[in-house]
Amino acid sequence: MQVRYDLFGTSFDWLSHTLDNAGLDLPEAQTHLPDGTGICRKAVGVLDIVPPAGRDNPNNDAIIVSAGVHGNETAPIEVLNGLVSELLAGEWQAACPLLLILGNPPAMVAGERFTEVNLNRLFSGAHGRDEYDGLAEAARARFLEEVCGQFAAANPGPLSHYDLHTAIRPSHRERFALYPFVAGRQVPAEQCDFLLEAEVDTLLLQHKFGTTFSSFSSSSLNAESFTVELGKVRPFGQNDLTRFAGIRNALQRRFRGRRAPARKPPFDQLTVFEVVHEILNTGKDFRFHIPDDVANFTEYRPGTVIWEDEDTCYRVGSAPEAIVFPNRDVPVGQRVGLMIRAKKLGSDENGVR
Ligand SMILES: O=C(O)CCC(=O)N[C@@H](CCC(=O)O)C(=O)O
Ligand SMILES: [Zn+2]
Repeated sequence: MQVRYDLFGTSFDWLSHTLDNAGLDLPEAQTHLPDGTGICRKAVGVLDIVPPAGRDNPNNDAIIVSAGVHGNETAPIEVLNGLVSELLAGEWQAACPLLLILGNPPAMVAGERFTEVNLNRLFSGAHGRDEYDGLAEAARARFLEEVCGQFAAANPGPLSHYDLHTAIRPSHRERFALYPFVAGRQVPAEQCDFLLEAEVDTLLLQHKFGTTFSSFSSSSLNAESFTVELGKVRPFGQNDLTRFAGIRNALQRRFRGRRAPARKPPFDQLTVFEVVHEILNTGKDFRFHIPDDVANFTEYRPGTVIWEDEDTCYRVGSAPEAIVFPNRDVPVGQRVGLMIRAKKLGSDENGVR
């Protein structure tokens, strides 16, 4: 159901407003809810929510949630918009500062992953490369970096960022999160609890620095950040939102500053994988030997040839490896997939507490 609120001088539903104004450079607009909560629309698709001074923030949280960084990944957009509608209607109150982001409005309107270039490869300054000069997605990445930096500066305590996605392929594991690489750190136990509360029971530890949104916020803003994959890509209106109740309820609980529930089966244990190899389109007669329609987490035996080019032939090592995000249809230099391996417990390098 679409709910409209009288905010910013117009009848306001955040998602409708974002789609109707996609690509426009609107000035900031501010209002307050009757309970004193400040709402600032920093730009189209970006809301900064500030609880009134004196309201208790029991979990000492500041949270960035982004969805729609890929425009065709609509379920997380619908989930986030639903939470905003509830907040604006006064159904509950925000206990902590929130920065809520619909990443790529023009791509959302087009129903495409991106319009000119994949926004989720443009962070940590990659937007400044000559090849992206003048592209709208490069400008959006630069703006999102700025607005997240301002939010982090205004809220100097612990910062969490959840970048919500859905996957192109089917998956043997419906929901999983990726933890960006930052040398020497471990996933905090309370973040593991949160993922399980959101019914996300699989975690992939990245093995090197990247140019994704979550990699930016963890490396540059010292946030505990995750890319969270919540199901399969579907157009607006075709999502079964009951399958997204876990993330919806967990986020709403955090936003309200309620205490974390105890872990309960079947979501009481994370399965952890580590990324062992990032497959890039090398362009040099690059050949990818994984079929187009293979599901995420499909496992390959030791010795299986995964890809090759003029110089390299990548084979699975001595233990089985699985593929995640297979996609041969990417520009030269970009990611074709990740090879992952079950994480042996006991190693503490970039591990899980
Ligand atoms: O299903 C796919 O191939 C892509 C789903 C998706 O958009 N995943 C993110 C993961 C980002 C990360 O590695 O943290 C992406 O590819 O941007
Ligand atoms: Zn995505």
